[in-house]
Amino acid sequence: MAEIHLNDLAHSYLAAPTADSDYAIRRMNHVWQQGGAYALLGPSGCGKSTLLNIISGLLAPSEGEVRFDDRVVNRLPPEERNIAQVFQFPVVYDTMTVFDNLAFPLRNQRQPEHKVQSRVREIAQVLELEDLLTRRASNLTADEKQKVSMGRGLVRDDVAAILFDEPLTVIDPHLKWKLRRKLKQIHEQFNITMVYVTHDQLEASTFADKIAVMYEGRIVQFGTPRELFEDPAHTFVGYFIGSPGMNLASITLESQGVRLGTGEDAPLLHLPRALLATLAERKGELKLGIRPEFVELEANDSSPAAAVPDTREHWLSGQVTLVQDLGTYKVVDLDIGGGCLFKARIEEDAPLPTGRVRLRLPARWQRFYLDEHLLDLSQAGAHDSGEADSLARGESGGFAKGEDDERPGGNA
Ligand SMILES: Nc1ncnc2c1ncn2[C@@H]1O[C@H](COP(=O)(O)OP(=O)(O)OP(=O)(O)O)[C@@H](O)[C@H]1O
Repeated sequence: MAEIHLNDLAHSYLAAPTADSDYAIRRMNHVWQQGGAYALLGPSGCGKSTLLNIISGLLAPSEGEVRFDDRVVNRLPPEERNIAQVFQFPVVYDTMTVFDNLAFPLRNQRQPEHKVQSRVREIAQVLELEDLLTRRASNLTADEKQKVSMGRGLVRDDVAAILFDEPLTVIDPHLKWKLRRKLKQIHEQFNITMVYVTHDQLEASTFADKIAVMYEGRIVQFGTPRELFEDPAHTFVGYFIGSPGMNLASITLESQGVRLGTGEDAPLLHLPRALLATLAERKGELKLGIRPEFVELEANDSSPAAAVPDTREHWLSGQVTLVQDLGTYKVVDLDIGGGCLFKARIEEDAPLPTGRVRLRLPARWQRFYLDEHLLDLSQAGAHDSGEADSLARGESGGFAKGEDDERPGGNA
């Protein structure tokens, strides 16, 4: 068992890296605590596999150190690290039986045969492989093979952590959630640190207590699914997490509020003075973000007045351009001017908005970003407590999708 520390870790596949973009892993510090169930979530090419391979020892980092508790392991080969890795494609010895596959790591350690027998049967029971123990691995289905791969990681009781690199890629969709549940159950039973790599937010949130979101070689946020949903620390997290992702708009400050987007029709969002004063102190590119779940729509208003910009705080006017019915909810596309296309997620049975509508961006759910990073405006009156009732809508608990929705993460 071990706590895994990544200290000033960086990795480039180039011999002489110069720019930030030459690095697959950009300088990072991170701790995976003993016994945690973690997901490493990010789009293709962000460095997830590179990071796992560095932890397991398949790859030596070009800079920084990997420590298991107090021990620097940079120079330790994989077999001496007590880390098991399960890959995208099952790795099984086809000519061996399932039993012998599971027994392989123990026999390698020259464990006594009675211990091998009892441990293999214990793991086979957990993974529901008992009836297959005498079968040759070559005769197994893809998901059975992947369970054998997982079992080989679990069978050793000296394993400090198991790293899963997109382990459900080859699994039939209807079996995916079953295996995910199984993994969760195994985690609870064995108290092993597990890091689960995926680009699918649903997979991440059903497996992990905490998710590390990776983007361009960095962990841009490490938090619970709820934290990632409610307070994305980086615009990428806002955009990548959620269905659909966060609405984001560049803003410029004016005396009464902020102008969203650019151009003559850029709408003005009225904001409190204290908040404007705080935003004015920040130098860099400012953005406003709000999740589609928190955008409130007012009943259609076809009177000419509806075309006039709204001067109430937190209200805007928008043109409905599309309504998509996604079964349990609808997504409304809104052109709010300034080149900004916002989305609102509404209940299945909510009235269908058409034409021009009023939309409210509750202060409680507005987020402001400086150079893509979340600003902490808790002292600046950004959130008015009177809007806490929005919380009661309940959809803020995370990724708000059904178990069987296998749609890849966000809108990336
Ligand atoms: N062996 C290699 N040699 C050179 N560049 C590599 C190598 N492996 C990965 N890279 C590059 O490093 C970056 C990170 O790749 P990595 O495979 O770690 O990302 P990933 O998030 O796991 O992606 P995916 O989800 O597609 O597997 C990418 O730009 C990739 O092209």
